[in-house]
Order: sequence, then structure tokens, then C-alpha cells
Amino acid sequence: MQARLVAKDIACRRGDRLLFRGVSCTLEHGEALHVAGPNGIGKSSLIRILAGLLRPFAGETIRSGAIGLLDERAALDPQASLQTALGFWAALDGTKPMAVTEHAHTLGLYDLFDVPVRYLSTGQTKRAAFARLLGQQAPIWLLDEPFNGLDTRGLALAEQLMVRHLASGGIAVIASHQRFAAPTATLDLAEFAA
Ligand SMILES: Nc1ncnc2c1ncn2[C@@H]1O[C@H](COP(=O)(O)OP(=O)(O)OP(=O)(O)O)[C@@H](O)[C@H]1O
Repeated sequence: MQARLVAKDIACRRGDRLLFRGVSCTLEHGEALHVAGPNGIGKSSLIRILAGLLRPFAGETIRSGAIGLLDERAALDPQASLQTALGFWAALDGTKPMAVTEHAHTLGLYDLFDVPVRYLSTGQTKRAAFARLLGQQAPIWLLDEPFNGLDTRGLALAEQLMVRHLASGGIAVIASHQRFAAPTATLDLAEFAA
């Protein structure tokens, strides 16, 4: 089954404020969308709507394929070592131990396996979130500010991972105020502000 993500005429309301309306997109095999726009316009809210975590005020979303969500919460046990925290998700996701190690190497995390998650730096935590995302093997990536905290090498790595994901037929929606090098269409949420 090929992954597909469709948003039809989405409007978003938070509290008593209508943030945006009329947002539509269709993403298939190897396609990516960069959701851009100023602070507070609703980029994270749109990601959460696409993930099915937030009900749109209007419109509908259609998902075909598993979702891998990466946002500001790494969802890794702060008390556990990095290896144990990633191992928790690997057991749930059915990731082979060899793949966990490979992803840790890819993301420059292997030497940190014994370190408790709470001691990781911001960029290291973001890399760890990417490691978990790779282990998930979800065809639909929803990435909310995925480059925050990454250094130049980390940014290049994240870009490479995205390009590889798309080349293998994955889909990605990336909410970011940063420019990055990956083949995406751009949706400027400011154009849909209510
Ligand atoms: N649970 C909530 N209840 C009410 N308002 C909310 C809630 N969550 C977010 N908001 C408001 O919705 C607006 C959009 O927030 P959102 O985080 O989606 O924007 P964003 O474009 O991702 O911003 P940034 O670039 O700063 O991360 C903000 O004004 C925020 O205060």
C-alpha cells in the first residue's frame, strides 16, 4: 500500500481564535511539503491536525500509512540511558537491535548510549528523536521544527535523512521557520490566515 496524506479545506481554531482556513494538500509517494509562516500562525497546530491529534475546526484529513511524528517532545524517558530509552520504542516498533545500533551510528549517538537522556544536549536529544523516527519505519513523517538545536552537521544529516526517506517513497510534512535543502513544495500558512 502506498502512503498518502490528504488535507481538504482545513480550518483551525485554538481557544476562541480562528488561526487559518482553506488549507488543502495531497502528498503521495516521495512528496514533501514545507509548512512555513511566522511564529504563532499555526504550523504546529497543522502538524497536530495532520497527525490526528487535534480536531480541525473544518475540513478533513485522510491518511494512508503509519505516521512518524517528531516534535519538540522527544518522548524518550529522561531517567533512562539513551540505549534503554531507544530500546523501549524499538520493542514497540519491532525495530531490530542491529538497526537501533546502526541508526545511533548514523546520528552520531553511539558513544552516548550509556548517558541518561536527561543529560543530553538539545541537539543530541533532537538527534535521538530522529533515531527513534528511523526505527519507526513510518512512511509518513510529520516533523515540527525538526532542525531546532541542530548544529551544521546535524542539519546536513537531517536533510540527508529526509532526502533518503523521500527517495524510498516516503512522505514528509516539515513545519519549520528555517530553510533547508530537501525537495519540497512550500505552503505559506500566512496566506491562509483567518
Ligand atoms: N491549546 C491551546 N489553546 C489555545 N490556544 C492555543 C493552544 N495551543 C496553541 N494555541 C495558540 O495557537 C496559536 C498557534 O500556535 P502554534 O504553536 O500552532 O503556532 P506555530 O506557527 O507553530 O508557532 P511557532 O512558530 O512559534 O512555533 C498560538 O497563538 C498559540 O498561542
